[in-house]
Amino acid sequence: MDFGYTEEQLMIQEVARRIAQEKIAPSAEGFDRSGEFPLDNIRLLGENGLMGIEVPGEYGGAGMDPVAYVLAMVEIAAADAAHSTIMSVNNSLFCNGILTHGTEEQKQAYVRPIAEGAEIGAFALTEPQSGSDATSMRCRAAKQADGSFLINGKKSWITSGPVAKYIVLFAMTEPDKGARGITAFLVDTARDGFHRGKTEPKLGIRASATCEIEFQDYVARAEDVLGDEGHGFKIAMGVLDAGRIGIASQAIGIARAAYEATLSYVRERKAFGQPIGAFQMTQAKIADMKCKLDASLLLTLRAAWLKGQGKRFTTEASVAKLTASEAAMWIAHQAVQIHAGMGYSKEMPIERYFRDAKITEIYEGTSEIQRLVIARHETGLR
Ligand SMILES: CC(C)(COP(=O)(O)OP(=O)(O)OC[C@H]1O[C@@H](n2cnc3c(N)ncnc32)[C@H](O)[C@@H]1OP(=O)(O)O)[C@@H](O)C(=O)NCCC(=O)NCCSC(=O)CCS(=O)O
Repeated sequence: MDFGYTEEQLMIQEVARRIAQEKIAPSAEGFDRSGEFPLDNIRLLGENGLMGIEVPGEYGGAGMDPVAYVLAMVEIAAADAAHSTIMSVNNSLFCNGILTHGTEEQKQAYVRPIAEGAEIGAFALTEPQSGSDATSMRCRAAKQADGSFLINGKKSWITSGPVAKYIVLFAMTEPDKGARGITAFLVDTARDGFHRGKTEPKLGIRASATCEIEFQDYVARAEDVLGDEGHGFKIAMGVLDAGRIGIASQAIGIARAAYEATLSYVRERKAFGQPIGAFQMTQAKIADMKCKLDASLLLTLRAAWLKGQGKRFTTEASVAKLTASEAAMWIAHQAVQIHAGMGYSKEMPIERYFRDAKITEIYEGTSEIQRLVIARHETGLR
């Protein structure tokens, strides 16, 4: 077993760290306050290979492995979670599925502009009435005599929905077949029949724009189908396996930022004549934070390594996401408590870490869904 990183992995980590510290961290508080989409920073990330880390060079990406993706995501998330949400959707939810299931034409047309940072991608599975229970979706794609599909329905909680050029969409083509009646499509938001709805006013990751989208007689051509008809659910689940590595990495970045800020604070802040870090109650919290952070990173690297080996990593991705997201929430909570009034104040980023951490326990499969995936695998029961 080798715990070292390759030169390539260290290089992308360094590129991500430099942009994170020079460009993203100084603007994070302002973007959080305004909720503005950080388009220039996202373009910069794309120009530096960070919007298509695992995308081969022939499709405009950096051609690196999933471990490199984890390392880069952690750096960006440590500076600002909202930026890493946009990065994660472009990399894992958008590019990944098309690379695995797309035709050569689809990869050139859809992956390249996203991987290069020229355009933004999105992933549309969730609906107002269906989140965890994805197979009960109502969005319909009715096949026409000429092989095209007429799409009607609503999708909600679409990260980057307000700005996305292209979307990977899941719709029911044969409702009576349940999971086997779902098909994936590649949508161009400039075409007729596509509409953007209300944006979500969110607790955290406020600079990552989220909205509802609606399809009213949107025509998807036969060549817009991603993968085989009826295979959409499996495509979505496979894409979410990869997405969960991204969210685990995001959670680690948020947790690391909260932990490092807390470490500095407990060394400097004095109470009863000594640094608060000298009190055993604080030391116990620091030790637990460190253990949860390290465990989260190792589990996430394990899932990423398996993915890089071409092995099945569904359970390991769920283990990583569940562990890292709950660790991030716990660590951010302790960070607020240790900083006390300063943790609750907007003068420090601690309250932002606390607000941003929460979403990692919700999107791309709630903690309850991760437990279900893990326990089904372990018991063989459902
Ligand atoms: C709850 C679930 C885990 C499972 O749902 P089901 O019980 O309805 O489905 P299954 O019977 O288990 O599977 C049906 C079918 O799919 C195949 N499958 C299942 N998992 C995988 C996988 N990981 N990879 C490949 N294939 C898979 C399975 O073998 C079956 O195939 P056969 O029919 O036997 O051939 C699931 O519904 C689930 O994970 N739900 C959570 C959904 C979720 O994460 N939603 C969030 C979406 S997106 C988001 O959060 C925001 C995105 S953004 O930021 O914009």
